[in-house]
Amino acid sequence: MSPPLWLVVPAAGQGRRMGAGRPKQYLELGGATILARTLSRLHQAFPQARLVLCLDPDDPWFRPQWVPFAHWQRTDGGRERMDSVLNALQVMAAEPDDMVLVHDVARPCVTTADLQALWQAVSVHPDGALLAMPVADTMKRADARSCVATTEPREGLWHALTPQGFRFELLQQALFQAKTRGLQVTDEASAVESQGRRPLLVPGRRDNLKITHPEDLALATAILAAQKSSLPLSSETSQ
Ligand SMILES: Nc1ccn([C@@H]2O[C@H](COP(=O)(O)OP(=O)(O)OP(=O)(O)O)[C@@H](O)[C@H]2O)c(=O)n1
Ligand SMILES: C[C@](O)(CO)[C@H](O)COP(=O)(O)O
Repeated sequence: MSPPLWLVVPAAGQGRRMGAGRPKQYLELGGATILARTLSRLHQAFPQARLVLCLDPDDPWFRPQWVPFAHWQRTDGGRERMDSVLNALQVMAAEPDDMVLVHDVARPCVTTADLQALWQAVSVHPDGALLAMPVADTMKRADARSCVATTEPREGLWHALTPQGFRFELLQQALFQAKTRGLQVTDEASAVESQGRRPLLVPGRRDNLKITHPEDLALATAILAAQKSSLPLSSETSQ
């Protein structure tokens, strides 16, 4: 029997860059909240998984009916994303070799095919894996006046996406030690890298957008519509 799969979804952010009247995960996207859409996508790919959802303890917006998983629990988010994920790892009754995928609530356009590709990579790569995409633009480094200081070679540069997946024990130790050393990591892979490990970059779709700024809402709406007509997706949430 294969070990259980755990999903951690950090959803305790405030959406400051979005600047809406509520955290962005509770904005509507095609008739459902972003949170409901993201959980629906994860459930389509991994219906048997166990979910840990990180929520702001004072969150008045969350509704349990948006969670399609049979096995799930909520935990309090922390000050930073890494604190929210660490809290989740602390409440999970996981075994050291169980696999954990961490996925931003703000990425509702992730596809089943990408989720399964990542899962397969995580299952065989000892240092874990993350969805990612090669940089496609010319890269500039700015000086203090926002003028171009240098043009950076883009060879070998990738955008880190989510999910990112690791063995439970590896991820927990890496995040805990990063926290203890005062490292501010913005993704799980950075914590694992700080242990001298090399997670695998799994090429993902470019439309796995992290909804961050107001204009991303229109982009995500268009992406979901395009995916609906081109991908074999079924039973999208209508909550
Ligand atoms: N203390 C925090 C901060 C962020 N997140 C989550 O981490 C993911 C990535 O964060 P980001 O896109 O930066 O979301 P926000 O923190 O909400 O946005 P902002 O930085 O604009 O406030 C999101 O799913 C967000 O809810 C979290 O669980 N706990
Ligand atoms: C984890 C992440 O989605 C990888 O791209 C990203 O780093 C999280 O967003 P933030 O804006 O750095 O919090």
